[in-house]
Amino acid sequence: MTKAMDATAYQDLEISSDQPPKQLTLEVGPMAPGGHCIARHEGYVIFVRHAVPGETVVVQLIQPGPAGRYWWADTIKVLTPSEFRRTHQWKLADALRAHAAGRRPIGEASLGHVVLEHQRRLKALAFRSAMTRIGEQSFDDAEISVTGIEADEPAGLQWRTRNGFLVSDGRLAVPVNNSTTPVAIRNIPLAVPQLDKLQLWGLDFSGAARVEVATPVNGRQALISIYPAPPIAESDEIFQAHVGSWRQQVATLPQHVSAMVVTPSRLDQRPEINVLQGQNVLEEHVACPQWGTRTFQVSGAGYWHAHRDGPATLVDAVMRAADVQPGQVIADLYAGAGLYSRYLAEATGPTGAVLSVDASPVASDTARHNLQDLPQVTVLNDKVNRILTSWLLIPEADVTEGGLNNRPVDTIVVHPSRVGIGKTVLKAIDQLRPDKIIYVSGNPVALARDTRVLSSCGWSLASTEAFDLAPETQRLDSVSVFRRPS
Ligand SMILES: C[S@@+](CC[C@H](N)C(=O)[O-])C[C@H]1O[C@@H](n2cnc3c(N)ncnc32)[C@H](O)[C@@H]1O
Repeated sequence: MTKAMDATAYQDLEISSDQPPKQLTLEVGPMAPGGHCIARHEGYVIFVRHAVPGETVVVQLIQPGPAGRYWWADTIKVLTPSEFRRTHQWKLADALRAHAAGRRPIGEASLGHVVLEHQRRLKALAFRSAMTRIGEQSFDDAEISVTGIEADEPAGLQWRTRNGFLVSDGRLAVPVNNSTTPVAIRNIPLAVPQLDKLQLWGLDFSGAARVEVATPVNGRQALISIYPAPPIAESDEIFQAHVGSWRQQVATLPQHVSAMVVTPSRLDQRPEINVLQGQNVLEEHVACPQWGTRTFQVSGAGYWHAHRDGPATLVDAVMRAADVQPGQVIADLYAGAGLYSRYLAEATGPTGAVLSVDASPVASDTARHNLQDLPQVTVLNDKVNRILTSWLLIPEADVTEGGLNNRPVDTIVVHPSRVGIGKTVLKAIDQLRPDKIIYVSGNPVALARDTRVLSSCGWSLASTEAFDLAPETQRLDSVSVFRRPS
C-alpha cells in the first residue's frame, strides 16, 4: 500500500524542507501519462523524470507533490540503462548533463532521452493505463497503438509551429522543470526551422511576462504576441513606454514578421490588441489528401495546433470517424477557428447544418471569416454549457436564436482544452441524444475522466486512434468515437 506523505513521512525519507534534497537509488516502473516513471521507496511513491521503465537509476528528490503525498525526482545517474535510452538531443533539457553541471534541466522534451519508437510505446501504455484505471475501460494489448508523423522520423525534432517563452533579463527563456524560474535560450530543437531564422534571441522583451511566436511552415509569415507583465499593464504611461520600446525591437525584423501586444483577458472576453507591425492574424494551409487543402485565418490570440501536421492528421481522423452523410446536423463544440467545421460542413452540404461553438471571441471572429462561404454553418460565440442549455430548452427556436430549428443533432464533435469537458456538459450532450460523439483529446487523463461519465450515461467507447503530434514530450493526442448502444 502507498502511504500518504505528510510531514512525518518526509522524516522517513530523511529530508525536510530545510535539508538539501536527498539522493536515492531506485528501480523505476511504468511511465505515467505525465511522462514520469513511477518508483517506490519504502512505501512512498516517487515520480522520476528522465528515466526509462525497467532502469535502475540514482535520483535527486526535487519537491513534494501537493499535500506531500508523493515526490518529484530527477534522474541524475543511470546504473542499468534501458536498451531504448539515447543521448538527449537537447542539452538544456537533459537531466543527466544538467545535474552534472550543477543546474536543473528545463521543463521541455521530457522524453528526449528515449528512442522515438519506444516513446510511442510508452505513451500507448500510459494512455491505456489512464483509460483502464480512471476511465474504467478494458483494452487488449493490441488495441492502442500510437501513430507518428512520417516527417518526424527518426529524431522527433523541428515540428512545433507554436512556441511560448518566459522572459529573463529581457531575453526569451523557458522555465526550469517543475518551476517558474526562467532560463534564457538560443534555440528550440523542437521548433520548425522558421523560428530559428527569425533570430529573436537577441531582442529585448523587458516588461513582457511571456511571448508567443507562431511560425506556420507554409509561406514566410510569422506572428509574435507579447503579453505584458501585470504591473506594466496597470499603468498606461509605463505600458505605452514599453509598447514603444517593443515596437523599436520588432522594427529590426523583416516586414513579413508581424508583432502585437496582447493584454490578457478571460477566455470569453475580447483581449486588447496593439499591433506593432504587420497584422494580428496569420494564414494556415491544411492539406488533407482525402478531404482537400483549405486555408484558415488564425488569430495570434486564439488557439491553433502546435504540430505542423496536426490539423491535417486530426481532420482526417475526425472525418473518417464522422462518416458524414449529406443533410446531417453536426455540432462542433470547442471549434476554435472552425477547422473541423469547414470539412464537416462541406460533407454535409447545403441541406445539412453545422453549429460551430467557441467561447473565445477572437476564435469565433476567425471562424466566421473561415466559414463565410458555407451558409449551412452557424458560428456561435458562447460557452458550450450555455449553448447546450439553450438547445435543450428551446429546440424549436432558430439556430441564430439559441435553438436547433427542431432538428435532431446527428453527431457531436468535441475538442476541449486540456482540462477536459466535465460532468455538467457531458450530461447535456447526452440529453441531446446524438448518434455518436467524436472526442478529440490532448490529455488522456481528462479523456479518461470524461469517458467514465459517458459510460455511466450508457455510452460505449467504439474506437480510439492515438497520434504522436508532440514527439519528445509526454503529450498524446487521440480521437475517440463513443456510441450509444442501439
Ligand atoms: C483545443 S482547442 C480546439 C480548437 C479546434 N477544435 C481546433 O482543432 O482547432 C479548444 C477550444 O475550446 C475553446 N473553449 C475552451 N473552453 C470553452 C468553453 N467552456 N466553451 C466553449 N469553448 C471553449 C477555446 O477557446 C479553444 O478554441
